[in-house]
Amino acid sequence: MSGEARPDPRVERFADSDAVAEEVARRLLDVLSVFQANGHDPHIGLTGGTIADVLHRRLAELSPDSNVDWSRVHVWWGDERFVAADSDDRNALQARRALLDHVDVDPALVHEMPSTDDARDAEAGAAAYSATVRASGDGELDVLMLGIGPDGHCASLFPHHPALHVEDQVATYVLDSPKPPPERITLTFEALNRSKAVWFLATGERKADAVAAALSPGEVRDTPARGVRGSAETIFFVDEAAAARL
Ligand SMILES: O=C(O)[C@H](O)[C@@H](O)[C@H](O)[C@H](O)COP(=O)(O)O
Repeated sequence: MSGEARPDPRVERFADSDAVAEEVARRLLDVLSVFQANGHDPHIGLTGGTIADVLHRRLAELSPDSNVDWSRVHVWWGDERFVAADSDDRNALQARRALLDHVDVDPALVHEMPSTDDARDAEAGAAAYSATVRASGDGELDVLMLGIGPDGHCASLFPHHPALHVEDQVATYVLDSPKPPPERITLTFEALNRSKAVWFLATGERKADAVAAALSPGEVRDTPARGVRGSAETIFFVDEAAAARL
């Protein structure tokens, strides 16, 4: 992470995963509408995984009653599984089915990471996504949402993997992810840390150790979620089960 001081992470606790998704969905819609009311077209970072899917569905349900103009929201991903575009494993396809197909996004502002249909390998896909991010500006995300794995990974930055040490790229690749599927593209720490607000979502007892580790001092290589902090805020939205070791 860059040297400047960043606010300490805060923890917000909720009863269960539905309550976490409800709060994060409402908070995101509020934040997006304030940005837009102030003339700023916001950039958000989506992630994959179970709680992200619950969140995306709730966002789709709540959006019609919000002031958010989705056609002015830039959509990015923190990581992606390097599989075919129509694979059920794709984070982007999951997000399309749950959210993006149900709101009025501008396709030109939805920046999927490359699939195996678009790039010859994950390394080439990561290079292409780096170029896409660079071409769009400074790569700063207004709100980045991240899941966290039981091993403390976030995006596709897994403990002790070489991808943790890539510093001169926006995006990099993973060929042997411990969480299937094995091939992935992920933003690097440097890119993730350009975010203003970082919102971790963690639910269930399987995440309790990882959440406690992510909020404790220690090596980033042991618990990669320690290494992502927003310049304005970092919030861990957790349910009681995931907060059990705090
Ligand atoms: O593509 C992925 O697999 C993710 O981006 C990954 O970082 C995920 O967010 C966490 O593993 C949490 O996933 P769960 O909510 O399913 O545990």
